[in-house]
Amino acid sequence: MVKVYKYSEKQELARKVGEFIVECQDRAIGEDGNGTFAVAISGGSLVNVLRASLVDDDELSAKVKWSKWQVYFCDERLVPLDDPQSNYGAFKTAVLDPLSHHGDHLNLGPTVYTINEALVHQGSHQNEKIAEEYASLLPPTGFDLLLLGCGPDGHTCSLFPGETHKYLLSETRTVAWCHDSPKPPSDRITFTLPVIAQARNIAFVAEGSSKQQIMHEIFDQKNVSLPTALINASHPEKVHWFVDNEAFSKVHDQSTVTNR
Ligand SMILES: O=C(O)[C@H](O)[C@@H](O)[C@H](O)[C@H](O)COP(=O)(O)O
Repeated sequence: MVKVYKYSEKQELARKVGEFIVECQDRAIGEDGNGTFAVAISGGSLVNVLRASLVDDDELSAKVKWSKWQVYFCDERLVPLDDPQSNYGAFKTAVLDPLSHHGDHLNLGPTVYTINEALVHQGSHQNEKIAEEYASLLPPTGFDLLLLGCGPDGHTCSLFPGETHKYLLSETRTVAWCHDSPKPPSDRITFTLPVIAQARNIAFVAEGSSKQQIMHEIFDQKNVSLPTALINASHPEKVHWFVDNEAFSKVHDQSTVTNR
């Protein structure tokens, strides 16, 4: 069953997400310490949670083995990496830059996989190429953890609901070009359902009142035309939701809520 962890305080939520990430990290690296941790992150508000938990929380940050991390982006906007809209750019500002001031952390990794920015804004053919190249970089045995957001319309990654975007949900390639994103910018690349199916752990983070209605549609109505609800239904054993009370306040069926 999908598990939901619900918190009243932002800081507590961030800490619990961080603890979950560290657990996934430790399992992936293994007791001998020889493994690596393949993790993919989303854009939007998630980077703030990562900053609060993995950088600003001293107790947790001491447990993060950055040199073992291989960081990818679940979706990326097709803009230069220093554009304010870039998901990599947001991660760099929120996490990588502050890390460089944390002792010797940055000398020890992480390895971050970005889109090929030389191909950005060069037309459709090159947008397809960006997706294809990014797909070729993905870890062959799948991700240890996907950290996902949830839009107020029920999208996740750049998998949007509705007829216009159905092509993304039937995509068999692991990374697709999304050419008509309703959330700007319109051109993005996104992981597809096969990547989600192969991942070992999936964590969604959803906070705030803008998520109330969609949480009701996902958890009460179980409307599987929403990519987020579809992922819940397809992979209940590995899906975890970290939510705040506000986002989850319109959900009638609270049976998925459990403690961590
Ligand atoms: O690049 C993107 O736009 C994101 O990856 C996107 O999928 C995001 O995760 C959701 O839109 C939730 O964003 P918020 O957490 O900011 O609402």
